[in-house]
Amino acid sequence: MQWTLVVPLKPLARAKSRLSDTAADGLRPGLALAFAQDTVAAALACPSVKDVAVVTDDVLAGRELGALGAHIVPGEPGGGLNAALSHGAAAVRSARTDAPVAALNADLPALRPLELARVLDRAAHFPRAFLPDAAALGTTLLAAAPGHALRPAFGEDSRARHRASGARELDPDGVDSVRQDVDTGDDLRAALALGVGPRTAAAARLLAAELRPWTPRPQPVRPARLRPRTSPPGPVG
Ligand SMILES: Nc1nc2c(ncn2[C@@H]2O[C@H](COP(=O)(O)OP(=O)(O)OP(=O)(O)O)[C@@H](O)[C@H]2O)c(=O)[nH]1
Ligand SMILES: C=C(OP(=O)(O)O)C(=O)O
Repeated sequence: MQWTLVVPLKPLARAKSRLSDTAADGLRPGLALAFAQDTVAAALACPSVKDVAVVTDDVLAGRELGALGAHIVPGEPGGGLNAALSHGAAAVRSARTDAPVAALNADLPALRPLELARVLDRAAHFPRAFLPDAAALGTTLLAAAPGHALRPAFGEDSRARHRASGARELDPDGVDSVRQDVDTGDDLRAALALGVGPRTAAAARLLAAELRPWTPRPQPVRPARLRPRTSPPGPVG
């Protein structure tokens, strides 16, 4: 089965706010865009993916992700992430009613195409299925086979909500790159350890340069002060 992925992306200026202690305001939008670019590029290279629809009203992100080959779905209804995903899935299904659709977060910079294929191929056995994130609290992917509504319930603790909604929890081995979303500095380090795509690697280098602590220039070495010739006499004894 070949899936249409629906990838939600917040306006870059507001994205990844939980990374504010790792990346300054001036660098965070670029980092969020790099995550999305690496996520979308890997998704488009996945043999189980037919196409990718990015739900975003961000003009720069729309241009950059469109250039990679994604379809851009603008005109979010408001109401946050789940409303945006339902809007994207409806746009996909209005063109192809029988499309298998899967929501995929845009913050998976280590995503590997063959690991994504393993998850999607497994999801194809169920009406609805989801993959928990690396922290085992949230969700990185929610899939709905043809004839089934997506019914997204992303957000804090979404793993429990997706499970309660009747979606099948997937647990395939060796799909860390599909589970490693990046919300915090620790997540970013974990993603870098897995190996990120080229745009995130470049953005992380920029971040590292910014974070490098100021080191004083070495001072010229002065000769040790000579003991004064007329040092006071030591104790006589
Ligand atoms: N289109 C759209 N995407 C959203 C919205 N809220 C979150 N997202 C996207 O949903 C995915 C998961 O969201 P989060 O991991 O919370 O990302 P985030 O909102 O940028 O991060 P924080 O600001 O730290 O909460 C990311 O790809 C976000 O860009 C929304 O209101 N609209
Ligand atoms: C939106 C989600 O991601 P995060 O936990 O990264 O906000 C989620 O897990 O449902």
